[in-house]
Amino acid sequence: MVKTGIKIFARLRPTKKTTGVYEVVQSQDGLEALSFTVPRSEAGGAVNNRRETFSFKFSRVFDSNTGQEEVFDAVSREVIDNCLEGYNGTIFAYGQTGSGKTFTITGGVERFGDRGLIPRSLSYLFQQYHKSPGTIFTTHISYLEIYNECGYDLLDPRHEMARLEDLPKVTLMEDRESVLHLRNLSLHPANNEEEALNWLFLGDTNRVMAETPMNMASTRSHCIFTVHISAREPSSQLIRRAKLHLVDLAGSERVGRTGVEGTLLTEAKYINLSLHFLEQVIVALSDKSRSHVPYRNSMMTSVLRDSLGGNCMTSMIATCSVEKRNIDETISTCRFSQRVALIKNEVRVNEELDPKLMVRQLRQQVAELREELSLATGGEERDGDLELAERERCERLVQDYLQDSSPEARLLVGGDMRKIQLCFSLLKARVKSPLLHTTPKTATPTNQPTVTADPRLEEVIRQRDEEINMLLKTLKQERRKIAELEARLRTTAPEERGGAGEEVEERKEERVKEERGTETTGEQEAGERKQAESRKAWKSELSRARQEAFDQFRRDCPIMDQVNQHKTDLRTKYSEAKALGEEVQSSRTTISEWGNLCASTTL
Ligand SMILES: Nc1ncnc2c1ncn2[C@@H]1O[C@H](COP(=O)(O)OP(=O)(O)OP(=O)(O)O)[C@@H](O)[C@H]1O
Repeated sequence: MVKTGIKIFARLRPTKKTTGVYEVVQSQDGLEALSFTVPRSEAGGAVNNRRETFSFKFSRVFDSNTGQEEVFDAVSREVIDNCLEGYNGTIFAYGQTGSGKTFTITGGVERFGDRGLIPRSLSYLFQQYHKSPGTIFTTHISYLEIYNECGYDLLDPRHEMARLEDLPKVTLMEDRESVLHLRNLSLHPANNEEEALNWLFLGDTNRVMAETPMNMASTRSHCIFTVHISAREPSSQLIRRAKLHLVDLAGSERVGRTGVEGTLLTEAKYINLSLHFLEQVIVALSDKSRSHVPYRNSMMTSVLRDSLGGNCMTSMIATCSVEKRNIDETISTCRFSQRVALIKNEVRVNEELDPKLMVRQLRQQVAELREELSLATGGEERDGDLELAERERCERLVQDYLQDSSPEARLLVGGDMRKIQLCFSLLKARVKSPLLHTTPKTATPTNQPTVTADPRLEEVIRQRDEEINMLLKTLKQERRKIAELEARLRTTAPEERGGAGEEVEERKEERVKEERGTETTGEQEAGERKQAESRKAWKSELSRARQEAFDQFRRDCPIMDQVNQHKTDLRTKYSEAKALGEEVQSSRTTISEWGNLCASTTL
């Protein structure tokens, strides 16, 4: 950051009228002094302490015969050169109405040579661009008018059709970093000098002008023509930006003296008020002990905040009328410029990384790295989601790894970050939820699988646990009852036990006999009866709870239908076997009868 003062210049307007006494002297410090001699007024009385000579120092004083080109060379060239280096620049003209501000900034319309600082600056700017063909320059133009403390966009195409009051007003907005933004102020690209001049011409035709007693075509507003410049070297990510403000302030005028009224009076009041605020800002800036600078008092000082005490190389041209009747006003203008000269601006290059270029370069870098990676992995695709098979393989690998208790166990999934991430996720899921030993295989196919405990599953598990506990309790009770029964059986008389044992044996024998079909029907019936009785006895031995458990088991048993079917089949088969047995028996009887008959016949 460099501290630099505001350069001040004075320009004397040519006149044919009687001039006051003034002279321009070259001073030793390289500056030029403009001195006015004002004779003491007789009206001041016998004792009159008023000074007679007023001297003001300027970087340069342009005499009334100084041409536009010379002024441009002395004032603008340096500022524009700095803009091309990335420093903001401002040139503003200040002076009373009709003193030549508009002539200096915009120029006269009669001759080409009368072109002012703006067209000459645009011309110079594009010439400089051509001198650096390697650098990429962009230029945008905006043109702001501040009329009666309201901002208007002079490049708004609706200017021709609508009344000024109906046009959208340019408003000030400050962001969090206290950077000022102008809403409703359009920015137009200019690819060459001609386009830029067209914007200037359009803006100038839209300016508010009026005839005043002091100037036949007085500009009634403050106008700020801004050239936004950006420059970038092709191989660099850095972009240099600069704003060049060329400011034509409305003329200060003494209302009483000029005798204006109506609209002109209102305009004059606004102009004087805003110039007064400008003066306040200048005074505050030139007073080192002042911490607050009242920029916000007017729109003009807000917009020119950077140009006055901020990040800007600023030059001021004090336009002076040396006509005798205007000397007082001119002295006041010169006084103002002396205070301006005390201001120190802190300038720095506006350089930043071009965000668009950065994005483009980063994208290119990513593409290159992808290609490199693809080469390194033999073309293996590592974008997008993992295939289900790949996910399942990772799950298996994690499973094997966890089950392998050897210290040499390794989890090797290759260099694919997606697989590595998935394995980490699976391991994390295991650590977080040891109950859920399996990860959902139908999880959403993303690189970051979410393995979370399903609350429904947990609820089912909890219910099952409760059921198991209840069943265990019931089982224990039943076991206890069976043990009691057995104990009771052991204590019963041995003959009783023997009877029972004989019965069982008998049942077994009967069943064998039945199967063999060798018993008679009466015996079978007796056997069945016995069986039924013994089953009854056996059943009665079972406790009711045991019976219930058994019934429950039968009900819940998934193969109960099959068992019942088998039972039915068995019964059918048993009946068939029985019928066959009877048939065999009758055949035997017949055979034995036939045998007997044969024997008796033979005998
Ligand atoms: N240096 C100059 N050489 C020739 N003519 C000039 C010069 N300065 C001013 N004039 C002429 O003086 C007249 C008033 O000048 P200009 O309009 O520039 O004054 P101004 O300060 O802008 O006034 P206002 O504040 O009212 O807009 C114009 O006709 C202009 O051509």
